[in-house]
Amino acid sequence: MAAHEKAPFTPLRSVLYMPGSNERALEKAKGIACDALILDLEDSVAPDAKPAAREAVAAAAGSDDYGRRAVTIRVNAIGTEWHDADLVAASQAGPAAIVVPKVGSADDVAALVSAMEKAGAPDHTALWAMVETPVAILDALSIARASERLGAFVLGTNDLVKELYAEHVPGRGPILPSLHTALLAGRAAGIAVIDGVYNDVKDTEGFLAECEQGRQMGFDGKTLVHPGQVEGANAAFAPSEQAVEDARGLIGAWEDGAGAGVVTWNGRMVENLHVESARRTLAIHEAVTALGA
Ligand SMILES: CC(C)(COP(=O)(O)OP(=O)(O)OC[C@H]1O[C@@H](n2cnc3c(N)ncnc32)[C@H](O)[C@@H]1OP(=O)(O)O)[C@@H](O)C(=O)NCCC(=O)NCCSC(=O)C[C@H](O)C(=O)O
Ligand SMILES: [Mg+2]
Repeated sequence: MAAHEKAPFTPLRSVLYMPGSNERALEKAKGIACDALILDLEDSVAPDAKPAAREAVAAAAGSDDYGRRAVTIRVNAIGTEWHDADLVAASQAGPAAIVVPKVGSADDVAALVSAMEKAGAPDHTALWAMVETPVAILDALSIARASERLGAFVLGTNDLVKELYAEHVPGRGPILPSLHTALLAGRAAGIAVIDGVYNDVKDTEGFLAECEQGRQMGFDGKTLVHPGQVEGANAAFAPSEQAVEDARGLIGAWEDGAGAGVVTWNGRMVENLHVESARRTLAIHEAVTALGA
């Protein structure tokens, strides 16, 4: 199966951005226990530094230096002066995914996939679309369904807050409808959906609260801006020991019921759909355990 096909339980708990122009960060990332890296060519790289950063991230993505981490490249947005060269370099490097900011329509996805294929992107290179504008939220379902090569939605909550004239507040009330819409579309299309970043790298309490909220909402993981956020995201987006124990107990009770349509476990009603959720929990637990992180 090509990697851009929907692999159900590939852990994407912690997805760390780093500026493609920051050599120190590119080196340091080889030892960071995140599930994926986004080597950035967009907002975190100054215009003068973009050509050199493009070469550096292509070399990094084409190397074997990052072990089990999924290495992705974020190119500059469609219509910018850097986009075409970024997309060609990223396609030829063959990362796990090419992350494209400010995708606005299904036509954008089709054009991106066509350009990736023309530039020689291998089958294992997925497209990850950033959902971070009002039009992307409003067209989320058609974007999510636009191509088999689309592997994930990545929420861009900084741009979303900016475009909505909203504010960053604890609990994220102003953008919850947008987050839910992106999640609904992503789940309908069977792709991964990764939450936005938490900007205050010193506020551990606020960060962990946002991870907890993201997991409860259904996100697969969270994008991060600092290595200090990796451990918290890995813990928050993996099933807890209690969740694993509960899943095993529930499945055991179901199997003991030997074909009954409904059983009880710990005083709770259990039907087939609860068993499916419990099996998903165990599959994620096994995938995370296999990573050893
Ligand atoms: C936010 C930062 C600028 C802070 O950097 P700094 O002050 O250097 O942090 P520290 O001194 O605490 O760093 C400690 C060491 O860790 C390394 N480091 C820091 N950040 C990273 C990183 N992201 N990846 C790898 N390594 C990192 C430092 O080099 C230090 O190493 P050492 O010298 O050995 O001690 C910085 O964290 C940063 O640049 N973060 C990423 C910024 C970024 O990529 N932004 C773009 C995406 S965010 C976004 O906008 C998403 C979306 O589009 C939206 O709209 O929301
Ligand atoms: Mg953005």
